[in-house]
Amino acid sequence: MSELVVRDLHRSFGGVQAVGGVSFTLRSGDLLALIGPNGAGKSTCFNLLNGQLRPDSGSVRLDGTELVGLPPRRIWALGVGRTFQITATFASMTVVENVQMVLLSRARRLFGLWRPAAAQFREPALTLLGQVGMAAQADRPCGVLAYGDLKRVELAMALASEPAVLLMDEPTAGMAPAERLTLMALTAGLVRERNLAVLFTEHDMDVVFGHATRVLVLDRGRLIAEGSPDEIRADPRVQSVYLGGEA
Ligand SMILES: Nc1ncnc2c1ncn2[C@@H]1O[C@H](COP(=O)(O)OP(=O)(O)OP(=O)(O)O)[C@@H](O)[C@H]1O
Repeated sequence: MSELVVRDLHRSFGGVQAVGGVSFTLRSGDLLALIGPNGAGKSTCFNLLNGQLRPDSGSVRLDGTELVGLPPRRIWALGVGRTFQITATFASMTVVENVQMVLLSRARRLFGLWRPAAAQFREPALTLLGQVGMAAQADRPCGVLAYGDLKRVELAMALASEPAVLLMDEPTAGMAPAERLTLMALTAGLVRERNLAVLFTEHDMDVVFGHATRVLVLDRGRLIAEGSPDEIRADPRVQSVYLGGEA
């Protein structure tokens, strides 16, 4: 059981307060959506959580360990994984090799191993690819894959580092609607099976309301609502923000 406790995060850029006092808790088993209009501060929040940006003030604790001030690699090593909006695979390497690289990197971190990558961790990499429905394409180069399949590979790569907490920045961006729901159904299954804690940003409300266990709504750097998908759908403040009225 893991817990990421975020308290009173602030971050400004010049005169713009991108994140102004954000607090929430993410626990194992949560599939928590962070939504909000363009410019609300979602990406900034993610960058504050994984160490790419440092907050002006506030705290992020993973099971009691303060993450603020640690470099991204250390935060990753402590169990906070991340997928990005842009795909981050090596195009000339095969699907399975991309996953093997992450497994190898994790083993080096844990055991100081350093041996040629080719033969290492093929079986566990194939197991992970099976979990995301990509085992049949394991030996194809990533560069020839369809976009939706690349996103699945990235999910397998994120899982390979055995995160306690996974941050997914617009996991379904650029996908067809049916593919989006499939990827999120897959993610929801992984949350249950692995007791993962997932925080994701998403613009597609069908994906959010169909799969999130809870929803956070950000507007101009502040959380204006938190609740179940049904509560959020019925919340007049949220409707107002999305309809462009005064919050
Ligand atoms: N590096 C930066 N320098 C200056 N301003 C920034 C920077 N990053 C973000 N901002 C500003 O902070 C605010 C929040 O931006 P952010 O990208 O976090 O929003 P977002 O909710 O992720 O938006 P989108 O849905 O469009 O991706 C915006 O006003 C943005 O212009």
